[in-house]
Amino acid sequence: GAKWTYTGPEGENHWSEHYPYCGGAFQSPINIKSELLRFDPTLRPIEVQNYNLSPKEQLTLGNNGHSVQISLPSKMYISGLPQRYTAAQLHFHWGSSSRPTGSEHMVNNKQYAAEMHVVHFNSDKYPNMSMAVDKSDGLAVLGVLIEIGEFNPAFEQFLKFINGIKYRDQKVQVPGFNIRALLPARLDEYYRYDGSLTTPPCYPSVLWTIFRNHITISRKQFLSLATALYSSHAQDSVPVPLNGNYRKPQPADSRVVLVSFKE
Ligand SMILES: NS(=O)(=O)c1c(F)c(F)c(S(=O)(=O)CCO)c(N[C@H]2CCCc3ccccc32)c1F
Ligand SMILES: [Zn+2]
Repeated sequence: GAKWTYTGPEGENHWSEHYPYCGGAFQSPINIKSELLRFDPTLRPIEVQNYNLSPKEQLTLGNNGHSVQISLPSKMYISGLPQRYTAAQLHFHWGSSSRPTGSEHMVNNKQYAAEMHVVHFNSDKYPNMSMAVDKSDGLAVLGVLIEIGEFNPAFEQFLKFINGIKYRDQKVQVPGFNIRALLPARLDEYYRYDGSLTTPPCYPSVLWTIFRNHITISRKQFLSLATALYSSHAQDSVPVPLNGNYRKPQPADSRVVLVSFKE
């Protein structure tokens, strides 16, 4: 689609000029505030299947100009939701070296250093992402909040290749690894709400699951993510750093955020 950015004349306040849904309802991310929460005892633990990938398997690590993404094999899926959601890709949102706060979702006004999204589509109803992406029951995204702290060995499994994808549209193959190790220990404690893609075209098609517990990466790992990449092509005369790639929180309106835990 047309180019869009996070700041400037094509920044998020202008997205709705070309992508009308971005100015619509049910937008993401949101600031998950206590007054929006309602405990729901029917919310089952998230179960991920086939997330433990063999190193014999190759994954495509890419810089798409908006984020760093890993394409995921279709044998990976989420069970425990009313329908099966098959994995498509995972990507990240982060701040910058000077502002290490770049998560999209906030919890009671707290913004984390970064956020990971594992994007899945409803494969019981739709043949692929493209057919699912604009349907109200099309997508399920797992969100993981990321803090700076302990070194994260799982994160290193792809981070060590990041200098091979410094520029837009660069891709490298990386050995498979256990994607489950990128998630927090507890998959039974999470926030759940109906929202949207957080980038254009902003379709209100996402069942969001944001885990209660964050993961950590080291400061060095964060700086590597926040300073290694450019949103511009290698041949462009002016290199544009890729950081601060997070949308600000959107109005919750009358939405309730369900929680799977009591306190
Ligand atoms: N935060 S978010 O809403 O989860 C989210 C992003 F922030 C994000 F940058 C991406 S992107 O990296 O593809 C760059 C811009 O679309 C996606 N892609 C999704 C939706 C678009 C179509 C598509 C097709 C195949 C695989 C994934 C996706 C995205 F879903
Ligand atoms: Zn995302």
